Amino acid sequence: MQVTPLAIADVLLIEPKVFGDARGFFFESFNQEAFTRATGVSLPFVQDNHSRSRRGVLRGLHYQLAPKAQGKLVRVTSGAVFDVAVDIRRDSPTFGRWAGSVLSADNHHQLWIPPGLAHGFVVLTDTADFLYKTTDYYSPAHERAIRWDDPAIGIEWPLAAHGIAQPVLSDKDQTGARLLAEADI
Ligand SMILES: Cc1cn([C@H]2C[C@H](O)[C@@H](COP(=O)(O)OP(=O)(O)O[C@H]3O[C@H](C)C(=O)[C@H](O)[C@H]3O)O2)c(=O)[nH]c1=O
Repeated sequence: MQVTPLAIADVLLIEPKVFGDARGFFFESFNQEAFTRATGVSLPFVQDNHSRSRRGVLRGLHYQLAPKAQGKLVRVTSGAVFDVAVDIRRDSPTFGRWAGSVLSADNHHQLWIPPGLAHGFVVLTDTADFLYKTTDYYSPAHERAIRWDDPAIGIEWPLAAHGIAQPVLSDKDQTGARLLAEADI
């Protein structure tokens, strides 16, 4: 397993060891001991999630307030997404900064996104299956959203390059997301 910090130091790109042969491939998509040894993260995971979306769907930027903040270990098992974490920890030296990476069924890459960050992704292929583990349970009362297009964050979503004129958002992400400067964090 190769672990690489991104532009936000504790957002980690994880490249698992993949065993390919004439039948296809095998890799350990999660191993608690190996994950903790490679990342230094020992938080337990309590929930697995799976969403499927079509090209242009953008889910996010979402987070849960303390004490229900979720760490997320995210991956894609079909298609490809551009996955983004945003540092919304007021005391962080990278407050307001974003970090992104393409996660795909082909590259097997995963991202570790620590509790306290906002997270989202846009789907780059006809469909994408997005699977992730979280370190705390879903709590609607603690869930908040930040606008995907907040100019103060300036995420460089690769929309045009993938023929996406306008992302497809949920009603909640259309109307309930705030600018970082006005967000409840
Ligand atoms: C997240 C979640 C949702 N739900 C229910 C609530 C809604 O009835 C339905 C769809 O939820 P939502 O539209 O919030 O799903 P996403 O837009 O994919 O939300 C996720 O998107 C971004 C990328 C994230 O990082 C978060 O994990 C999460 O906010 O599933 C549950 O029952 N449990 C859950 O853990």
